[in-house]
Amino acid sequence: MIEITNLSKHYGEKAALANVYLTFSDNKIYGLLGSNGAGKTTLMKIIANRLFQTAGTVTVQGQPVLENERVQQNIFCVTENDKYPKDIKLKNLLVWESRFFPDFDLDYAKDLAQKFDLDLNKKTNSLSTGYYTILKVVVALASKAKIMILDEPVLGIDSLYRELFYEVLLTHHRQYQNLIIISTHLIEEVEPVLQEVVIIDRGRIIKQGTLQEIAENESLNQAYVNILKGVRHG
Ligand SMILES: Nc1ncnc2c1ncn2[C@@H]1O[C@H](COP(=O)(O)OP(=O)(O)OP(=O)(O)O)[C@@H](O)[C@H]1O
Repeated sequence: MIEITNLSKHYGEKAALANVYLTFSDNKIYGLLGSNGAGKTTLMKIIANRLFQTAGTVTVQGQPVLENERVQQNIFCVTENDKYPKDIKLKNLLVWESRFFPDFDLDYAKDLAQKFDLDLNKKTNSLSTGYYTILKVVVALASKAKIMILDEPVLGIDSLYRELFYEVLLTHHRQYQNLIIISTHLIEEVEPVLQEVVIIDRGRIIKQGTLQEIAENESLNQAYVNILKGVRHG
């Protein structure tokens, strides 16, 4: 379980997150939704200890995340800006990554790569944008981290592989029962895999609940738009 208490993050004068209280339960798939600049990446990076808060705490199973290597080994965070070394063969990259995560499963990574037609003899700098994202997803899944944080995980991936991604993600979750947090603007696409939803707007949590609670009589996308309109226009 991730517990976030009174979390704030300021970039100079700008408050990217303000007094956030949130709980993410184990074994669930969360959608973290919010418009551009809402604070999603900032929140995800702080949970993964890739960015430091101005105030507040984040704990995993009661243990603070901050400067806690044991806790961090259980968290895998993929963001848009993550870059691998430029001139490394993918098969060697997988071996390199496996050193950082105790449960990293090399055979599973190879199996996933095959599913996505990702050629492991290629080098990182020869990958297209979509395949670069697929590589990150493969590494994230193969880490078998208890907590998987995916910021825009389908960026640049075509619709065929996006469908495969959602399928693989659900199979993975059923098998390993991990906690997954996904942030994406493709709400219609992600809706079928979500169990819980958190909506953030201008650094504040404005709604959270199960998918059924939030999108009771309409699609999640429609519910999301209505909630945002309600907050912004009263
Ligand atoms: N390094 C930084 N320096 C200054 N301001 C920043 C920095 N990173 C983010 N911000 C600001 O903090 C706010 C939250 O940004 P964040 O990237 O967390 O939003 P987001 O919800 O992930 O947005 P998007 O959906 O557009 O990726 C924005 O106003 C952004 O401009």
